[in-house]
Amino acid sequence: MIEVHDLTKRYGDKTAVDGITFTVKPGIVTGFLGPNGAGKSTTMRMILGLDRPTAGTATVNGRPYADHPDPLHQAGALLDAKAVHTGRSARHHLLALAATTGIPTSRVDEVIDIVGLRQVARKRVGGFSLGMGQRLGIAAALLGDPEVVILDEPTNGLDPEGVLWIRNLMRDLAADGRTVFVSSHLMSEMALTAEHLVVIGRGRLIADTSVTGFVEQGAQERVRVRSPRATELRDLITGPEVTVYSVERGLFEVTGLAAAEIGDRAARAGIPLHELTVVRPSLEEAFMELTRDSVEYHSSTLTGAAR
Ligand SMILES: Nc1ncnc2c1ncn2[C@@H]1O[C@H](COP(=O)(O)OP(=O)(O)OP(=O)(O)O)[C@@H](O)[C@H]1O
Repeated sequence: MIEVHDLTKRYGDKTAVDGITFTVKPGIVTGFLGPNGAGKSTTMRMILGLDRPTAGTATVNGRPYADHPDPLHQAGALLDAKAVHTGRSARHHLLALAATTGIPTSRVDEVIDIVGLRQVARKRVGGFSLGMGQRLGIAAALLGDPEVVILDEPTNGLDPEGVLWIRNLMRDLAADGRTVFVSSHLMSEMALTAEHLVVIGRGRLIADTSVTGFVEQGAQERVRVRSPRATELRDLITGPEVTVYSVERGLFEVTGLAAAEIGDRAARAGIPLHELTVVRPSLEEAFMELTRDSVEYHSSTLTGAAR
């Protein structure tokens, strides 16, 4: 369990994390989502005691991480997969970590097997692909058989096979009853992996919800209506709760009125319908909608797409 309460981090006059409160529960994968620069890494570093909060608290299994007598059994993390001594073999890298933290050699071989690096365990890390480096970073995170696993953008730069592997691993770790907290700036990735989402933007908490709750909160269902008598039909369906957007000539989208009601009104007026489709917002759209005001640097295409 991770508990974050009113956590704040300021760097000079820049507020990277701004009074956020949330809990990450065991047994499920919780996605930590936000645009670049939202404050995800800073939050994770504070949870792990690597950065000191300006205000507020972060605890792992009931205590600040650094106060645990057996921290590596409490939480393991992958923060920056490239921070490995490249001259060593993978096994030596893990043995060195194990030796300084009182973890037996047998556990090193176990984690090498868990992450599927046995074939290359004696090769120098300098020659590793990004995916192999990522597996090694995860092996290091799992060394202490931790109850809490924290992964910062673990799928960044991986090929589809690597992404799938990490996704399955996270699910397996959660199914074991562990707390799995994983950051990403990609909603689509989190939708496939996480059951719960903590969403931040510009250091502030935007949502703390199930994946399905997130979509409902983030964007409304729309109905796409195509008719050769679109203008007449529009007049029949406008109302205080109803919003109509023109898409192109003869095609518009409606929020606030069910498809069946639109169809019935068209039928009563004898207006032909060439299309009547319910459009459910994708997770990516819901995410863009929710974080629209909190993206640090808008690209013109992103701004365009979000509007
Ligand atoms: N050591 C630091 N000194 C000054 N500003 C910092 C420092 N670390 C982070 N920041 C700033 O704090 C904000 C949050 O950064 P952080 O790395 O936590 O975001 P993030 O959500 O992890 O983003 P990304 O996905 O880009 O890594 C950013 O504006 C960043 O520039």
